[in-house]
Amino acid sequence: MSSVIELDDVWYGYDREKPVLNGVSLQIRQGEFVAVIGGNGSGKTTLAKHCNGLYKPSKGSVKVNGCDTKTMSTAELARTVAYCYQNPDHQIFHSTIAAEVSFGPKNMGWPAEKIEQAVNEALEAVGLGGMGEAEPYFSSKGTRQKIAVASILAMKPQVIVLDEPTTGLDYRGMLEMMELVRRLHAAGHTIIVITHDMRLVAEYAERVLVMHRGSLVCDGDPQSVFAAPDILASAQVEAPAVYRFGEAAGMKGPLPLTLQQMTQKIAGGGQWR
Ligand SMILES: Nc1ncnc2c1ncn2[C@@H]1O[C@H](COP(=O)(O)OP(=O)(O)OP(=O)(O)O)[C@@H](O)[C@H]1O
Repeated sequence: MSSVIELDDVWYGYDREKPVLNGVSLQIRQGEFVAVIGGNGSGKTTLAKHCNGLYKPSKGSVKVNGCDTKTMSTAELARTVAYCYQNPDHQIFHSTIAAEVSFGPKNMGWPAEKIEQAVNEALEAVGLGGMGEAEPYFSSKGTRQKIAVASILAMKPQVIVLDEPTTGLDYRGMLEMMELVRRLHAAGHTIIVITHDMRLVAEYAERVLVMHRGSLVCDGDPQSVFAAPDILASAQVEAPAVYRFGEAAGMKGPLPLTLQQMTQKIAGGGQWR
């Protein structure tokens, strides 16, 4: 797999005296589903905003498809890496859903027909087909979150960064949002999700990046990351309850990450110590 985003020794600070990113290096490959986890203030959002050039490193470099973000325009970067804000209301400012979703494509100077098609496709993809004339502000949080995703999707980005996409959603809203993200991934988008929800990490992510005090302290698949209790503890995150239960129950072999895996393991008998 080729690398879409490449960070090389990235340093960044809002205040010169206090770096928030301390020499982060990593590569995100085309088609990956990556979760970024870590305690509050560990630098997850700051790291993610470097991936689409909203922030440029004070030292080091960020490359998107091999081009340094310092040499790319915002429009060029938005076409490749889209960033979906944690609070959809920070992103939504039009009076109809269609106007909202067409904002990005219009800014790109696309012809009207192409914009209409992109808006319709994006609304269909998030399950809001035919809702273009509805008003975003009177919609539920889950729907506003979907509108925010549709707005970036309409620009057909290669990479989608979602900053805590399930925060504030009820269980059904969370499932709908994550199934939507899973479909986007299956459709070929590279996905980067910032989250505090370890169940989400366990169920959906293929790779996990753990941030602690501005440094990348662990990078691996969910199974290997959750098997590193010291790193998790220092980064103020905890493995999902199912995993911890399997550990406490003395299960053998790879511990289950999801309820489904736990059920299979129990049904498999002889897997207990
Ligand atoms: N615009 C800003 N100006 C000044 N400091 C900021 C700004 N944004 C973030 N910070 C600080 O940078 C550090 C990292 O913040 P960041 O939002 O990247 O962390 P995070 O891991 O995403 O946190 P959370 O999980 O709470 O969203 C924190 O100490 C935060 O207070």
